[in-house]
Amino acid sequence: MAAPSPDEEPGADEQQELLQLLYAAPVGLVQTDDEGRIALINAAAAQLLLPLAVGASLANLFDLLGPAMPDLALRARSGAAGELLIDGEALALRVGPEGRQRPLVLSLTLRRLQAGQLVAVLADITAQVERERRLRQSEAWLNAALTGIHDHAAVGLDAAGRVAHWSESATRMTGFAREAVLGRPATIFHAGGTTTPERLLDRLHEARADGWSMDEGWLVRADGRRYWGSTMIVPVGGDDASPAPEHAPGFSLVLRDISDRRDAHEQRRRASETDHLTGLANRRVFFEAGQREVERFRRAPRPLALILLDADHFKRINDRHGHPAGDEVLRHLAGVMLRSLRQVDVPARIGGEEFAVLLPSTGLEGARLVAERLRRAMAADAVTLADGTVIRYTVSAGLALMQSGLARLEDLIEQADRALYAAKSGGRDRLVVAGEPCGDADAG
Ligand SMILES: Nc1nc2c(ncn2[C@@H]2O[C@H](COP(=O)(O)OP(=O)(O)OP(=O)(O)O)[C@@H](O)[C@H]2O)c(=O)[nH]1
Repeated sequence: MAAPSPDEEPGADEQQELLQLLYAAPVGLVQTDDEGRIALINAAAAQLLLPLAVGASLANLFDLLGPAMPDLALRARSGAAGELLIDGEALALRVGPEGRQRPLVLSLTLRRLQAGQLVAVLADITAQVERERRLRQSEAWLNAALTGIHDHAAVGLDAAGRVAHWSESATRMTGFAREAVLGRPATIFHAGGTTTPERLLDRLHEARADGWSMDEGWLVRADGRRYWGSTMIVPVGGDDASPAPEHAPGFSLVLRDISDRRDAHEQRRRASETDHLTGLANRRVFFEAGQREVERFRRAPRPLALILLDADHFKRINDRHGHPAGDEVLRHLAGVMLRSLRQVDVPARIGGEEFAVLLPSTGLEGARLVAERLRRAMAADAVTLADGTVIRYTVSAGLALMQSGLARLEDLIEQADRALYAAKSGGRDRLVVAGEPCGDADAG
């Protein structure tokens, strides 16, 4: 970019006006150096960021936003002058005093002005994200209701979610014979490991509360072949005045084969829900899934476990082998998680080298086995870099179980976090279960 000639340069008055304009702009504007240190900030940005700066000043943008975007500092280091580094990505944060936290979703755009100078544009999109979520739901419902006359099957379910009515079209689409499905729970239409009996009950509850429950995922035909399908559950009847006979349909389940839409759906889902570096669920998805599970627990208590994992001495790995090697270790760690967990589990990257797994319908002993399996696999399986360097790493883990005494997701996380801290101070490479003493690395 050529330097402007003196008479093209804005005069002092003009510059003053420009500054005032930026200061009063309704979106947040922040100028930082390459390390995120804030040089200029306008009123809107200060308002958005202040709730994040608990006890601290508005000194460093990356520190403030880092919890929601662990690779922010890394991405901000790249790019030539004028380049757009981050284009309106949503950051899911939580703000407010302990016990009264609320979600805050910020959209972040980051552009490099020149070497050592970045400008960030911030906007609060919390309400918009919620509106879009609702809109997507109703859009999916309309799609299911208005299209695909030939590729859907309607099944009647009783109040407990067992098949009560079966049709020819359902046999045509799924291959199941009437005798094979009558009286069986609707989970039989889902591919193995992709749902649980509790999840079906939750969906029946959602359908009663909201008028429908819509989901997409792997379904299965009678011959075992999987297909990508949508399932919509709608309550029918529900006339409490006349007691329903045992197999009276309580719900209608519509199964649709939407294999052709799967790629587009998956791409969209991946882009908005996964962590850039590891491909695991991102922090926002983790908190949403956690909130959902905790609400379900409140309705009908059932086992729910949370494991927090943190790579040990990760700073040393970065210092010794370089940041890209550290990234490789994080990807490896995520790969171990993906390979070892069920599809209903929610593994997520919630911070730089911090990971979490939500285990629905899992009690203490089951969760302990999973956490130990993960820890051991990570300690046993070294990472080999492209240049042949072998890196060994370990993780510490904290495990907590949802209990009726814990009112909120934050309480569960706090318990697991304390257990994780105990695992770190107990020597690392170990699992600590909340409420239990810290054992040796290979004692459990
Ligand atoms: N390579 C890489 N490093 C990251 C990333 N995010 C955070 N880090 C680094 O992770 C390190 C975390 O260090 P600390 O929090 O001090 O903890 P630690 O060294 O793992 O030590 P303990 O947790 O106490 O065992 C820091 O050096 C961060 O820079 C990332 O995306 N990639």
